[in-house]
Amino acid sequence: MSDFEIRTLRTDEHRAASDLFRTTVHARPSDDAEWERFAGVYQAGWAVGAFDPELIGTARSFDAELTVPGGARLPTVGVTGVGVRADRTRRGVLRALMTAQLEDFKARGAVFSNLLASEASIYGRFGYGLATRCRTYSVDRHRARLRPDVPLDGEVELLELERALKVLPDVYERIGHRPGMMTRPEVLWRLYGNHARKDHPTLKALVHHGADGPDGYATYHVSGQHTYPWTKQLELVDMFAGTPAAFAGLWRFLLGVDLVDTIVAEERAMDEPIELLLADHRRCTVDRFADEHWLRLVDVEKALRGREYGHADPVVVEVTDPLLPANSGAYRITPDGAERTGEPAALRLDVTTLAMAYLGTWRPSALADAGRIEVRDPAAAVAADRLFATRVASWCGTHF
Ligand SMILES: CC(=O)SCCNC(=O)CCNC(=O)[C@H](O)C(C)(C)COP(=O)(O)OP(=O)(O)OC[C@H]1O[C@@H](n2cnc3c(N)ncnc32)[C@H](O)[C@@H]1OP(=O)(O)O
Repeated sequence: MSDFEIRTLRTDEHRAASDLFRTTVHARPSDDAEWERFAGVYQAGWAVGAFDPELIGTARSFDAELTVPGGARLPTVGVTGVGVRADRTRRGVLRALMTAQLEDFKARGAVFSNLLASEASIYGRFGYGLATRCRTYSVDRHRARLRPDVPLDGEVELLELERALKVLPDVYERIGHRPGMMTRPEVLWRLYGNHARKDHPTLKALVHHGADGPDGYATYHVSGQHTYPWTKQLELVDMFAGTPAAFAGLWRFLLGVDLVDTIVAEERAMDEPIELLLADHRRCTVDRFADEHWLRLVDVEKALRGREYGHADPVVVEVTDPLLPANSGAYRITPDGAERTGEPAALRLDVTTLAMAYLGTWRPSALADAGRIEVRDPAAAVAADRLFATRVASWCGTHF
């Protein structure tokens, strides 16, 4: 029996929760001025705490929508600020917080929850699967040139930070969202503004204006030596382009920023076509690949019904979900959609593995090869690869 209780935090407990979380990630508690700015990133009624009777663990969350393959936007809950006091770890506090959260999310009608993990070994046991990946790359600004046939259309406007914070939410909402992207509620833009003001006060924003209005943006800051020899690095913080011309236009501008040697683009979509823009693709080097968002299917039936599928023979999959047992069962997936079924399953997998396949990031065959899917009919694994495949790589691009 647990010797702590889990409950939703009152607004006047948010600061203590924030301080506890910061301590668990080895940061100092916020001072009064920081808290005044940071208080607004807590959405009332969406943070939980564990008490024994002191606050010993916490997690916060907010509601948003996630774009799934096919373009539908379904309700998701972003989870962050998870921490357990160092002298109370490894006795089930996180498990209790996660369990309470998932039940709450389900009751609120969420189809998913998603998070960025501090450590890859934590969240799989709670049904979160690594659902999007990303790559960080660097471009040698002095030697990189755009190919002459790269699309040229529209104009780029340069904005300072405060103006950008007013303009970017609308631009972000306007551009087409690829699978894995999420809407950014006000709490996320507040967080974005807080980080920018604190860590990158010289942040600049570029908005690309195409024939139909704003269709992309980028934010960046430049760091490095302020005197000769000006070894400077431009760090791309955020960039979304709704059209190929917007993508090319933003990069044309970035490659023209003076006093910059290297442009570093962190945690970008795996298929972002930067190399294809360059006359010499070796001017772009990949620094690393990393995991991005972890996805939890809170309502498996709605999640499976909500996305589109590729062309292949129907496949019946059996899903197991010990934490939310109502999700367990067999689902028939066809090019026209998905539904529960009583038919025998050709593939068996847990809800974590389903999350890894759901956005198309991992092929079911590869998951089967790694022992994560039990295959009763080998043809079904090949069919599932086609059903779950996506036209573009899924990617979120939002930090919280
Ligand atoms: C979305 C985000 O906010 S990411 C930020 C996460 N927070 C941090 O990294 C801050 C530092 N770490 C912590 O605060 C804590 O160690 C936490 C939150 C990661 C874990 O809290 P705990 O209360 O110790 O976890 P709990 O005791 O419930 O463990 C549940 C299970 O996860 C495992 N586990 C917990 N933490 C870790 C870890 N860091 N690495 C690997 N396994 C872990 C436990 O061994 C246990 O395994 P079991 O299911 O096989 O029994």
